[in-house]
Amino acid sequence: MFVKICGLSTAQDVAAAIAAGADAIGFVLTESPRRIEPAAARRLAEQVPAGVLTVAVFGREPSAEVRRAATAAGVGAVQLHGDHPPAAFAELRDLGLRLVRATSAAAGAGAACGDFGEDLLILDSPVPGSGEPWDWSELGANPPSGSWMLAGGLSPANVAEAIAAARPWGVDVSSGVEVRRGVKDPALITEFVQRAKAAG
Ligand SMILES: O=C(O)c1ccccc1NCC(=O)[C@H](O)[C@H](O)COP(=O)(O)O
Repeated sequence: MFVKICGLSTAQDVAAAIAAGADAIGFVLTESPRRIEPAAARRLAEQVPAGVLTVAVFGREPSAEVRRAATAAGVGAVQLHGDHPPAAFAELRDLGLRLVRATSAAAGAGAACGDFGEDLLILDSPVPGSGEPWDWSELGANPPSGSWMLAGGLSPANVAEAIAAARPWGVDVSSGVEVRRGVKDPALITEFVQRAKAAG
């Protein structure tokens, strides 16, 4: 089970995610209470070992801004929210970074990872980073295929149930490992990673 912890902003939280065995770490570089500057993301990314994927998270920024900020942050991947068209992923391909497409369950049911030129696919709640769970049974008999992550309202308390219900390749969390919006709890990060790995 691939586990991504998103919205990190302190060295302590990054260290907790790495120590717990997270596979990917996200830095929010778009409008959000979790937003950090690309230079801050670079400082955090520099403490991440090569085997852990660092991800810069964006919303509807134009490709030129995504390129500028992702390059400044020195990350290994770019995550785009906001239902960008395939052309947006094609425009970023020459950056040499992994490309992550985040979309809602309604848009992603039956999708295949790679449909838009992405390397990883995330099925999220309609409001990313809100911590709002959605009805995983919406996927029904039509889950995505390939390397797709379940996100949206996951927490240590429900991640095992979510994995059993949706059978994703990976999971992604932000709010569920926070004590309040934008403030992560290292103990919750550790618990989330352990429970997700045990369930997968
Ligand atoms: O975190 C944000 O505020 C955010 C804002 C705009 C686009 C994406 C954002 N976050 C992405 C994520 O944290 C995760 O990929 C995912 O949405 C999980 O969020 P949560 O439901 O809070 O666990």
